[in-house]
Amino acid sequence: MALGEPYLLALIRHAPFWSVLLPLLIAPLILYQLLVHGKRKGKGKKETTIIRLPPSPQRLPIIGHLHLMLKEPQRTLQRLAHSLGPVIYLQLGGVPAVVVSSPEAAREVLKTLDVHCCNRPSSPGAKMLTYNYRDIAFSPYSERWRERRKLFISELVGSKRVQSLSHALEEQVDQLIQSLSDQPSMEPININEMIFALIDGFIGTVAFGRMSGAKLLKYNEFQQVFSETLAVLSAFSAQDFFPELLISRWVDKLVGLEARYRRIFGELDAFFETVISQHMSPGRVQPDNKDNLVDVLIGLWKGQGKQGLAVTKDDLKAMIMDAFIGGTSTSSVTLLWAISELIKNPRVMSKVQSEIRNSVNGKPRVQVSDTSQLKYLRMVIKETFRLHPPAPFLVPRETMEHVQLLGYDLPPKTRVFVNVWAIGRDPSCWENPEEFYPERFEDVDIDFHGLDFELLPFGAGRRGCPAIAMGTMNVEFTLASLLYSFDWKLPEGMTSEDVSLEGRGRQIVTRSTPLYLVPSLHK
Ligand code: HEM
Repeated sequence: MALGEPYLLALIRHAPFWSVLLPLLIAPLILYQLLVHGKRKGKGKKETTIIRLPPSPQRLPIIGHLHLMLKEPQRTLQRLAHSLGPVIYLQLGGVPAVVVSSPEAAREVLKTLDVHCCNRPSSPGAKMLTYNYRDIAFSPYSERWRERRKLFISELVGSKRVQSLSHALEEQVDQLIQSLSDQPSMEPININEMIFALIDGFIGTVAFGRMSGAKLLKYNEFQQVFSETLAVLSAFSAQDFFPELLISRWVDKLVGLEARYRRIFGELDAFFETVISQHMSPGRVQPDNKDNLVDVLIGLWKGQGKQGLAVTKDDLKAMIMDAFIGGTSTSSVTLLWAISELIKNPRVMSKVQSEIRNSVNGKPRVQVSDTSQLKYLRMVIKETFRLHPPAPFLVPRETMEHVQLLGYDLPPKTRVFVNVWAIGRDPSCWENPEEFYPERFEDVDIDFHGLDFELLPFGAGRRGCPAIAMGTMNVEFTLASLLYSFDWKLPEGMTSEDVSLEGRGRQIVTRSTPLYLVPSLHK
């Protein structure tokens, strides 16, 4: 956005979606503002309730602060927190929201007030793609969510289960190392694609038993559906931000968003149907890990499960979707950021490779069990999570009742964003916060399991990631293996300054450009 450019103009220039939409929206929205907000204000006066909202930046008519969420909102809101403080109030269209940007405020939201703000806001896109919130990540806080989350942990991602699945990951990484070793030397490789295929293969094996999403559909088709799913889940929907406005449904229809939801839902559903029917086929060859998620869920669906857990076919599909969307993008994005930082920091690259090579010395490959010895590697991963948490705002929460946060009032149904990206770069917690310096973890006992509010890549509290053990294993083991077996260089003519660390994406932030590197087998 050019300096001094009026926000509304910048908005139109940067977002063609709005430029088409704005004229259509303006008239009814003004009416909306006048009628709905006018009514609310009137009501407030009669009830004479005085509430103390957190400080708020200047808002625009009608859209309020929506423009702040357009490009790298984590950065914009970090800057605002410097002047307004760690709790900021935003009006996102018709939706009240707060953004918290300090460890203390995050602790309040995710620990002290956790039980009062662990709902997820409703969203028509998420509703359709999760079979009416039958998944875990987007489901409202409820008894059914609790049951499903328990099942997900016990059957798919709990620590015991993860240990028993380590062979599946070792197998995937072995295949990758083999295929990289067979490549003609000095050929640059698209690291984004390589890592995505690897993690997809692993999550696919865990969930389906030796079938990856990419193998079930044609690889490109699967990647397409997958990235489109993430894209629509992060898209700006009028219904998300103007839920009380009847016309917002029509706006989403008009701009083609509803049709996109339906098309992607159709493709995902067809994919899940294929998976389920392959698992139920009488002539199917049993995979090694017979108790993969789909087999377990099919058992529960067919009534052979544990008492009290009624699972429908739609529950089953929604949970597979969580495993794919939640598991694949986060783990692969973290690996990609870690490799990008290491290529930019040759000192750290050489130190971490020496650690791995000295520790694993002599073995043809790293094994999952080796990673517990790799202290510096773990610091590298912590440092990657600090600077590049895959979900810079976690998954948005919603207050279920009136709460008080650090002396401010938050009405019910206020959307709560935790800017963990800003917390990871807060100079009051971290020295030289912009520097990639894993040694900072040598003397401080800070971890990412949701107890230290300075470092929250997996969130915390009731809605915290249930798959920390699996996510950590994916990242630690894959990174250790790639660094043990290969040396990595930039393509001819590129220097480390050319490696961009710019991110893109609203819910999951990945590199804005693909990373190409040349591997050479380490003898
Ligand atoms: C590096 C890896 C990963 C990272 C950084 C990560 C991060 C996150 C974050 C930030 C949240 C939201 C937490 C909150 O709102 O407080 C989350 C939730 C979730 N994650 Fe992960 N995740 C990872 C791996 C995985 C994997 C491998 C799976 C499944 C196979 C998974 C499944 C889920 C689910 C189901 C939720 C929703 C929890 C709920 O709402 O109750 N994640 N994750």
